[in-house]
Amino acid sequence: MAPELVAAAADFAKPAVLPARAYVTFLAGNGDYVKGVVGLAKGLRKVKSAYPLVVAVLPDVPAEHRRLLEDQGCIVREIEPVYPPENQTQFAMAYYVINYSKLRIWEFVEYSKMIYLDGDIQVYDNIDHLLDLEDGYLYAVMDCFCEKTWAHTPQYNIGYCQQCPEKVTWPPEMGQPPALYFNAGMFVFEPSPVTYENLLDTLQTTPPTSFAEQDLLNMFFKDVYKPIPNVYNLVVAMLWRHPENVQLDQVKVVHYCAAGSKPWRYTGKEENMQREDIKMLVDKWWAIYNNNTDRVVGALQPLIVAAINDATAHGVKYVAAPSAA
Ligand SMILES: O=c1ccn([C@@H]2O[C@H](COP(=O)(O)OP(=O)(O)O)[C@@H](O)[C@H]2O)c(=O)[nH]1
Ligand SMILES: OC[C@H]1O[C@H](O[C@@H]2[C@@H](O)[C@H](O)[C@@H](O)[C@H](O)[C@@H]2O)[C@H](O)[C@@H](O)[C@H]1O
Ligand SMILES: [Mn+2]
Repeated sequence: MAPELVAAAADFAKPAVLPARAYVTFLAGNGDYVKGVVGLAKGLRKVKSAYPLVVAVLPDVPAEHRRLLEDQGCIVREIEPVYPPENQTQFAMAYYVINYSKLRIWEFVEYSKMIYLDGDIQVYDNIDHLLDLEDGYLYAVMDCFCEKTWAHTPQYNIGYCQQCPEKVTWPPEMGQPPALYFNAGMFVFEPSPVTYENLLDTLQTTPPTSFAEQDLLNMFFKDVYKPIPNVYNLVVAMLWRHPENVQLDQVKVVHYCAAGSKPWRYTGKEENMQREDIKMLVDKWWAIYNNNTDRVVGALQPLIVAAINDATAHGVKYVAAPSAA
């Protein structure tokens, strides 16, 4: 192999010495959320993130889905489910009960700092710099209280939202306004066994509420939560609820959490789903999902081909390993 290729191959193979940091997402079930995670893995690669994507999978995620994720360069980690205490709670979405299993990521102590991203999120600009934020805090974007999913709350019923606290001010007779509340689809955090134990203890003694683990996380991290700009987790409902707070061309991360907005299930039939900005964001997601040119293998391809050609030129016969056939 030409000397410059040997150097390139050696350089490529040299493990980048980076602090143990990573992105992490969560996958449950054998359904279509795996498409969301594959899209996320491709998106992080497209923005040239320097860190791997760890996928915390529940035991019910099938081997075939795990292989799809490994093919995308993901680190697949099986976790045991986490259930809330017996309860009669009506979760905002019935399936939210499985989202408590997200809490297992605090056990990933081989990483000093991680960015959690839901599988229905896409990253359109590099956000690695968030991992350099000061330790000791949980960083996340403030949520919006205006969707029907909040209809059970006092803030929704008086039309109060933290995204526009001056529009409808919190009436003194209702006591303190709600503490700043983050969307738990994206946050920067530090895995820690102590935090994990305290979190699980708190879970067992806290009556579950409609937004499941998101409510628990907001309560638990209330004193160390630091808001970061909406560009790091655009909850798409912001487009019609608070357009004055959104500059779409500045947005780095999009969270497809409004009803009907999951790109891989998009039909355009639900409310707000015929908006031009929603259709553009769904198309943008598909453009990344459908792109197979820059897969991990793709990056190695030229080096592998050169190595084979060089070996052949020196009379070494290359026999593909059965699994690679
Ligand atoms: O059947 C499911 C439901 C949820 N999730 C994971 O749990 C996250 C939180 O659920 P979701 O994003 O649907 O909640 P939303 O942000 O829409 O309220 C998803 O992004 C997935 O990563 C999953 O893997 N399978
Ligand atoms: O299990 C509770 C979930 O709560 C959050 O989703 C909600 C929240 O964003 C509301 O504000 C929206 O109105 C709603 O549509 C949306 O589903 C997180 O995105 C998700 O990761 C998860 O924690
Ligand atoms: Mn989500």
